[in-house]
Amino acid sequence: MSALTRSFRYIFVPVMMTFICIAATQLFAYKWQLWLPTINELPYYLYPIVAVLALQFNYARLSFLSVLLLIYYLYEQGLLPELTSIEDLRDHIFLSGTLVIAFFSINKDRAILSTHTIKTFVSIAFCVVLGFAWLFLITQLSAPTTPELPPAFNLLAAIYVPVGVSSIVVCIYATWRKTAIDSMMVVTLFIWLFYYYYPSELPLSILLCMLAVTYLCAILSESYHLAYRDDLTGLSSRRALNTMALSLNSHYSVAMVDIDHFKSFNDTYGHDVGDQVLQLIASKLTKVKGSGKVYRYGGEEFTIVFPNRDVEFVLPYLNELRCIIRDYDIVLRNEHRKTSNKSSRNTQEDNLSTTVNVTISIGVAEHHGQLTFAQTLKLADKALYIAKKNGRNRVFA
Ligand SMILES: Nc1nc2c(ncn2[C@@H]2O[C@H](COP(=O)(O)OP(=O)(O)OP(=O)(O)O)[C@@H](O)[C@H]2O)c(=O)[nH]1
Repeated sequence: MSALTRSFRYIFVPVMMTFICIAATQLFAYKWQLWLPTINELPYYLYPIVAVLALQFNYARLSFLSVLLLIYYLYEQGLLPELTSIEDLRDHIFLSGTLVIAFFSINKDRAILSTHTIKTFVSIAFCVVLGFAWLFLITQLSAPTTPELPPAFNLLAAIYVPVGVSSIVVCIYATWRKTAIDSMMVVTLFIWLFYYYYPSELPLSILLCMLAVTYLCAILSESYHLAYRDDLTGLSSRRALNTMALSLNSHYSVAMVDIDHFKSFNDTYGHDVGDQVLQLIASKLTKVKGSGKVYRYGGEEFTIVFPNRDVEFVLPYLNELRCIIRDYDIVLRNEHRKTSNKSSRNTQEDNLSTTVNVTISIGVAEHHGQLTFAQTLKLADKALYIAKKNGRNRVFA
């Protein structure tokens, strides 16, 4: 996935959807105005739920953010002791909050009961102090008695520069990490900015409810991926295969794919290289034609399901796939090269890279009669066994 596609998917789409939700909420204000007293209560219930759920699924960052947003909401509602008027601290809280969101976008989700939690608390405190110190410094520099900075520069330096830098950091990390949780950092920042710049457009409670629901959706979508996606290859998992099997009609073909001599490949080049080859084979398999959907069955075995296709139809596509993988030269870089320093890299030995090829065997079967999906899969597995027995690197139906 290119950086452009990633930024579209993990930044542009979530921000646009949030924007549309905000616009729709404004448009239908007459519908929720009556419910506002109830809506004002909702963040008190939603955020503890999100915090606990996020913790349960090991998304500590969402948990922390939920607690911080709840504290801010309590403060804004006057339910916490007010040291200074919230209006006087508006800029300070906004800037500190922006820095905290940027910090969470860089940070990783860690176990809550670990030393990282202490580091997280220290970092949050540091962001708050930094926000306050930054504004204090700029205010001092532009004070009427010492007008060292022009007013326009003052505003730019006080708010726009740190907020701009934080936004860039949040977007870079969301594009790089490609998870729904990191997209949530972008959405949080967007809503935070919206509330600061347009405080009277929508009540804070509505914005916070919107954000809490988005957090819940992100937790659900990430958990769905954990359950139905294979971590290493990114393919749908065996659980997804079994779920999909329930929706198949009586006309389909199934192929079982197995990498040949993968054990000796692992033994020769190491498990890490083996993992990379599995990822590569998986990406090649996804290019199968004939409407085949690829699943990682387990280990070095994959399953391809062709709904509404018979064996004669899929055989040429499977053969094509086998040939593509057989002919693909996998370049293994010299491991020594990574650790050697620049000056010693130009020796001939260091520049050598090994090229290896792997082959796959495929067994394919077609559903017929009263066979269940598991039985059809077993037939494909038997065909795979025969393909292996007959010398591997072949397709057997
Ligand atoms: N690197 C890596 N290896 C894996 C993974 N899952 C399974 N394997 C390895 O795949 C190998 C499978 O070996 P076997 O079942 O003996 O089959 P094979 O060596 O491919 O031989 P044939 O199937 O008969 O051609 C084992 O060595 C497993 O450790 C994985 O996720 N990563």
